[in-house]
Amino acid sequence: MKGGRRLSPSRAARYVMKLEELIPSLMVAEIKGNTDVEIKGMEMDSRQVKPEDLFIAVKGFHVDGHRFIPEAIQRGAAAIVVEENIHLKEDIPVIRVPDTHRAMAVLASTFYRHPTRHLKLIGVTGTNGKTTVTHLIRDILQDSGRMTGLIGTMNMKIGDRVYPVKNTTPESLELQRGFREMVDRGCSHAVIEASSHALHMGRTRGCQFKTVVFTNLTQDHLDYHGTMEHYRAAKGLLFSQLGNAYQDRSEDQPLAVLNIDDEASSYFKEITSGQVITYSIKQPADVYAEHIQFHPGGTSFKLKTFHGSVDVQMKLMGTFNVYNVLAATAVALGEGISIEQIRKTLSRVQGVPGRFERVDEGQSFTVLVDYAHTPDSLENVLTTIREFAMGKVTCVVGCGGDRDRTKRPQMAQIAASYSEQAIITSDNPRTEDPQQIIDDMMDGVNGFSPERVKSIVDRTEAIRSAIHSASAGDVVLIAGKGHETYQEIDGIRYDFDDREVARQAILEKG
Ligand SMILES: CC(=O)N[C@H]1[C@@H](OP(=O)(O)OP(=O)(O)OC[C@H]2O[C@@H](n3ccc(=O)[nH]c3=O)[C@H](O)[C@@H]2O)O[C@H](CO)[C@@H](O)[C@@H]1O[C@H](C)C(=O)N[C@@H](C)C(=O)N[C@H](CCC(=O)O)C(=O)O
Ligand SMILES: Nc1ncnc2c1ncn2[C@@H]1O[C@H](COP(=O)(O)OP(=O)(O)OP(=O)(O)O)[C@@H](O)[C@H]1O
Ligand SMILES: N[C@H](CCC[C@H](N)C(=O)O)C(=O)O
Ligand SMILES: [Mg+2]
Repeated sequence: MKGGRRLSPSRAARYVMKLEELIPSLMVAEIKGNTDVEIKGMEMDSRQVKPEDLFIAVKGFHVDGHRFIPEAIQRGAAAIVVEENIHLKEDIPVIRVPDTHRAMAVLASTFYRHPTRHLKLIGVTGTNGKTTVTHLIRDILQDSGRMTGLIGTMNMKIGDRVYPVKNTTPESLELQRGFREMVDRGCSHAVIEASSHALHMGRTRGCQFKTVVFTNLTQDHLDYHGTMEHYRAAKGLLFSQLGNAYQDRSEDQPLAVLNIDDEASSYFKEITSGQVITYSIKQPADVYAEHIQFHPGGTSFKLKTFHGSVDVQMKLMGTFNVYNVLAATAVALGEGISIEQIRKTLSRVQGVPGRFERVDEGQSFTVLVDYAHTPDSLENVLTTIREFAMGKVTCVVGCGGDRDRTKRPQMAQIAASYSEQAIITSDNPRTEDPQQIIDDMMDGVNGFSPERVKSIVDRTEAIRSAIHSASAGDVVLIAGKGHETYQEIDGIRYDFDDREVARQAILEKG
């Protein structure tokens, strides 16, 4: 979020619509009051309401948005959308619908004049790799002259504008505002990360996807989804809904890009009506990689596609990044981009901040900061490091509070198994006791010696300890926070950047 404009798209060019024009898109239970009023904006947060806005009362995980209707009215809301029966003393139109959260997505798309009908919208889902793949797609599209907006974990980027986001896939209001600004600024394409939470909560309803992509499915977010089947089903919504309302764009065939080395792909293939493009490194596919070789400065491989083959040399490291490249290549080919153009972009890309990012102060050992925060990503990154590490590997890692507890012992176990030294520490404890999270992680490493695994609650101290014990040729991996610039404790985000803390420790060491 650092460096981003503290703005959100939308407000510069205010859109106006009559409430009665919005109603036909909804499943309405009851209408009270005069709907012949102008709506100048929409908000789900009473604190953001401006005069003549429509306030949508959403029941959240913590509070019920219906509680804030008086505040919204006091701030000048012109109308309210609710799912509860309410009685107001003010003479304000009230629309009651069965589910305000879901209705909001449809309202947002209608209010912003269905922007995704005027964009080629690409959605990427999967446990790991979404941010990387969306960036690769955007880079290829931009290099080939297609102006492309981007929305995901890092931020929302529209041309040279960068807006901060709170969620990987923002709420529908923010999404549709973003898409509207993309259309108004001349974007032909938009690429977004579609998180399982967002798909499940309906944040992406109202989006007309042209291409959807699956990276992989491994364990995460079981706190929210409960089981892997439910988690897969949430991701499946991206595929089963593909092509809905796309009939009027017959020149654009909806595409589903699937990693067939992951068994979940056969399920997604079954539930999608889109044209499937497959990618793989283990078997022949529409897009696949052969002769993968790792070098200290990157990876090379032969990229084979239905549009010919090309030799790729790139700076990105690891087999997992070859998968990411294949996914992006399949999307780009679907957009008619030449294989040579794709190769050119791949040869220049540096990678996304906080993903396998080196902290280099000229020291004799390697320090890497990586956003691996799932068992699978941690294993992938450590396996990649093992390919080139000349000395010992130290892994500093923690697990987030208020998130999937079952991944904690697994991540500690992976850290200990693939490194000479694992230092278990804190990563956004949120409302949990940091020591309790560490204890949960330590349950996974009972069989390892204290020399092999130790815990240091304070993340700064953990990083310093790893760096101070590193010698020439060693590798220190600091995992879990990547690009994040905060440590969240009890609802407060304190400044914290693994890269800065590591840099400081390297300089201290001298
Ligand atoms: C569990 C979850 O998804 N929560 C999301 C939810 O928050 P919430 O349900 O707690 O909201 P709440 O505080 O109860 O408020 C309910 C309603 O009252 C309104 N309100 C509240 C206070 C007030 O004074 N006035 C007012 O009107 C709120 O604006 C809201 O409309 O709605 C918020 C507003 O959109 C989201 O930012 C928030 O995401 C939180 C931050 C979150 O951590 N979500 C995670 C689980 C998530 O969605 N992650 C995925 C990515 C995962 C991955 O990358 O793998 C994501 O897409 O980000
Ligand atoms: N294709 C992949 N398969 C497995 N692990 C990957 C893959 N791509 C990246 N990773 C690992 O996962 C980490 C996160 O990558 P990335 O940010 O691209 O994923 P994401 O799906 O966007 O994550 P999030 O769910 O937090 O948004 C990387 O730092 C790397 O360790
Ligand atoms: N999108 C992921 C990011 C996790 C990053 C990690 N640093 C943590 O806080 O657990 C989530 O919200 O679960
Ligand atoms: Mg992401």
